[in-house]
Amino acid sequence: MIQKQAIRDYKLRERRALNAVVRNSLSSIIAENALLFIKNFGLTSVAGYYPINGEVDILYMLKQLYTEGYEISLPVIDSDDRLKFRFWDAVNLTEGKYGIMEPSKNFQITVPDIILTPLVAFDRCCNRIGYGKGYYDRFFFNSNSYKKIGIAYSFQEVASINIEEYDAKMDCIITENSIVIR
Ligand SMILES: Nc1nc2c(c(=O)[nH]1)N(C=O)[C@@H](CNc1ccc(C(=O)N[C@@H](CCC(=O)O)C(=O)O)cc1)CN2
Ligand SMILES: Nc1ncnc2c1ncn2[C@@H]1O[C@H](COP(=O)(O)OP(=O)(O)OP(=O)(O)O)[C@@H](O)[C@H]1O
Repeated sequence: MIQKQAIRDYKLRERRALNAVVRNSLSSIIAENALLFIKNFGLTSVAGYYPINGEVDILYMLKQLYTEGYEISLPVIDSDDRLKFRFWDAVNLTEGKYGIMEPSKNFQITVPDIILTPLVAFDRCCNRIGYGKGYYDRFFFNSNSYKKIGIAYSFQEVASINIEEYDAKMDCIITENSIVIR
């Protein structure tokens, strides 16, 4: 547990240090890799996330998928303090918990086919560390009916993560120079 928190602290600091130019250029490569991968699945309902704290910026790609007819959704923290996904029209957003932008309550809750999952650190076995509040882990624990795709910069990789019973493995992790498949 201590080790997990140490990795989280270190990797958050590393990501925060990323300058905007590098972040944008890495993000566009990662998003391009993700786009090709998503199109291969033949699934049409894709959950993304609204990037915070230097996370890989996938917003442009989500908007592109939307114009191509994909159903897009974004995470929301509902009044029960649980992670859910709401449809997004690729334009309108309102501020939610932690100050993160999310679709308003006018948009329906959905269960996506593909969940593009932000992460703080990952390993080659497709284990993931997030912010440590357990939102994604609790969501994934309830169902396994979707593809879980981790989205990360390659510098977020660590040698190995000590997993706990609740930790969900990603089906694959996409970075700017690799696609790690479980
Ligand atoms: N873009 C994005 N949206 C998301 C998540 C995510 O990981 N990324 N979430 C996944 O769970 C949920 C929000 N969860 C969060 C959990 C903790 C913190 C948090 O503790 N933030 C610290 C700052 C972290 C840092 O030091 O960089 C803070 O507010 O002090 C933020 C969001 C839903 N939406
Ligand atoms: N299915 C679950 N049911 C109840 N509690 C859970 C579940 N999954 C995770 N938790 C709790 O959430 C907390 C955070 O979990 P963990 O450290 O694995 O987060 P994480 O790997 O950083 O991922 P996340 O992005 O989901 O926060 C832990 O206290 C854990 O016990």
